[in-house]
Amino acid sequence: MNATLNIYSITKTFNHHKVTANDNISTQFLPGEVTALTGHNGAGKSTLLNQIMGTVKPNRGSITFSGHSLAQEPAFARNVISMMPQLHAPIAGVTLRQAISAIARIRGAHGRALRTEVDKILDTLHMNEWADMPGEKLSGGLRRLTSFAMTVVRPSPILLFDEPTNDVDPVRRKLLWQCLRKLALQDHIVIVVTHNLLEVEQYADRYLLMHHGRLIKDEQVNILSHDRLSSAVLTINAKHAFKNNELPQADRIVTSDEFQYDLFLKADDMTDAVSWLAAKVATEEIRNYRLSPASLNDVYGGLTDGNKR
Ligand SMILES: Nc1ncnc2c1ncn2[C@@H]1O[C@H](COP(=O)(O)OP(=O)(O)OP(=O)(O)O)[C@@H](O)[C@H]1O
Repeated sequence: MNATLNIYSITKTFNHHKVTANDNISTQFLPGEVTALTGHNGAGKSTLLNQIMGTVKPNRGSITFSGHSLAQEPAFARNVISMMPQLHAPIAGVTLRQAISAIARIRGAHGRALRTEVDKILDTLHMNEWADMPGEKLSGGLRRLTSFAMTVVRPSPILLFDEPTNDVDPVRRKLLWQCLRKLALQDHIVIVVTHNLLEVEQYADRYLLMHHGRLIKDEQVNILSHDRLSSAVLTINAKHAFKNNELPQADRIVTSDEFQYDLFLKADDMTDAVSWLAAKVATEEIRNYRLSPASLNDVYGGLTDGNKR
């Protein structure tokens, strides 16, 4: 059983304290758990990963694993953590197989074991057909997958991924998340930065939501799913304007365009809203509509909107 990764009250500022990238964050990451780290651009997610990795030092607070401080013991941090950065790994001039093999070798694999491990990860991600193609000829998605494979070959106890599914096709996205689940089942700590909430709901155990450097949610994913599925957004394109009191009861109504309304519905509002909609469709007062489950922003309405602090 691996140890827990403990984050205690870390703060990181940049530009002479003008930017607070992480603001007094405390949490724990457990082995066996896939944790998604979410939040808008600039919320502080990468800074948190970089601090766990030990490449960015906190101004205050501590990050410990197995009794060691990751900020103060960078050599220890390098041994126990692998990170897939947001940018592609530099693999020009080497093939995909060579890039993954080089990392496996650094992590102690050699001979037949090395080949077996590299073949296994190529199989897992269905990447065999590109294995011997030079890095500079790979598509963006394949480069991202190569970077992913380099992170998980001979996996460290702590695995950090910064937006691993960007540019990746739907089939391989699924393979990638399945791979993360397998690593969690083998007791690794798995932390994934992502903007894809549907994937979070489908594949992660827990999610953290960051906003302006602060951790504003730290919950099991089933709570998020419940909250999300019990709210909905009804978007209407009408043929004429409606006053608010002519629209059905909603938690919030946003008029985004001429004759377009977004109604943020709670579970109790839905039946009336759907009946109202059916009546207005019948009288042809509505051109088009969409009813969809709420997004993270909708569920926690306003928490992560705009630049509010
Ligand atoms: N090295 C740095 N020097 C100055 N400011 C920085 C530095 N790194 C990050 N920041 C700032 O800290 C804040 C948090 O950035 P960070 O990259 O952690 O956000 P993020 O949530 O990962 O964003 P994204 O989703 O866009 O990748 C931003 O305001 C960013 O401009």
